[in-house]
Amino acid sequence: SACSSRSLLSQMHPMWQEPLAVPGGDRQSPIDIAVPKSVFDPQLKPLVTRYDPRTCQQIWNNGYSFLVEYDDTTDKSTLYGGPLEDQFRLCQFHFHWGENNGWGSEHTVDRLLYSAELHLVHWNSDKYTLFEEAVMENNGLAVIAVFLKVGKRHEGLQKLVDALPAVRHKDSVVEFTKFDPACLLPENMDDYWTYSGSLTTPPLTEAVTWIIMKQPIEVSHDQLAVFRSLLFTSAEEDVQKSMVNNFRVQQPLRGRTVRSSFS
Ligand SMILES: NS(=O)(=O)c1ccc(C(=O)NCc2cccc(O)c2)cc1
Ligand SMILES: [Zn+2]
Repeated sequence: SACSSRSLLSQMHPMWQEPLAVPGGDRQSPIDIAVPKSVFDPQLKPLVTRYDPRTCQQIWNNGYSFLVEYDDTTDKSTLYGGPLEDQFRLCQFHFHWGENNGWGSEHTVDRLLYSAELHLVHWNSDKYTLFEEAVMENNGLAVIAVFLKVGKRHEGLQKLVDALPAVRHKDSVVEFTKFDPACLLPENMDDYWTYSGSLTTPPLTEAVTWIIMKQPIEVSHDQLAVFRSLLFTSAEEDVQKSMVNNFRVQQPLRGRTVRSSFS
């Protein structure tokens, strides 16, 4: 799908060696969501997600996370509403997690760390024709973030967990179809925070309207342990490195306001 350009990503240094500074970086992500400072905005609309499981294509280990990629050549899996003025097309989802259940999320809520964080990545298909274009534009992207906490087993996630051993190494790809990402959304889709930010991995472009769901989803310890069995390294490399702690450090708010859809 258009949203995963292999060449660009694989040529980058491991993102965890933070780039020194981002040109004019005053809207970088992730951030801490200081709930008492967030501003209720009654004009925020309900989020509308319409995902077609038939657009699910493959899982790819890109050496930073594993991406579940969707066919984004038509408007079959879309997001609109919430803070968004246009319609956005789902291109992929991926996760960030820690080496243990104590940390792993990129965003925090009043400094509370979750064990992992899901990102559903969409681009503005009303304004642009390709992900590559949208990612260079202010608010060309919309990412829904869902926190993961360890608790009961997530039945919908298991199909994905079972496919992960097939993409253990960087640059491996496996066909993966008929997966409905809606099963990973929390029951409560009314309560979210939203702010203007960036990609959390290089090139860190400031193109993202972030939509952070208040209610986490629960996954089991064992399901999360399978995420940690993935590797940053390709099959050829002689030193294998576990894919863990693939989150970015928190960034300054620089005067931005985080709005909430709930009071
Ligand atoms: N963690 S995140 O959701 O902020 C995120 C989402 C998408 C991407 C991404 O697609 N990176 C690849 C990329 C970036 C810019 C231009 C491209 O052609 C590809 C990176 C981070
Ligand atoms: Zn992400």
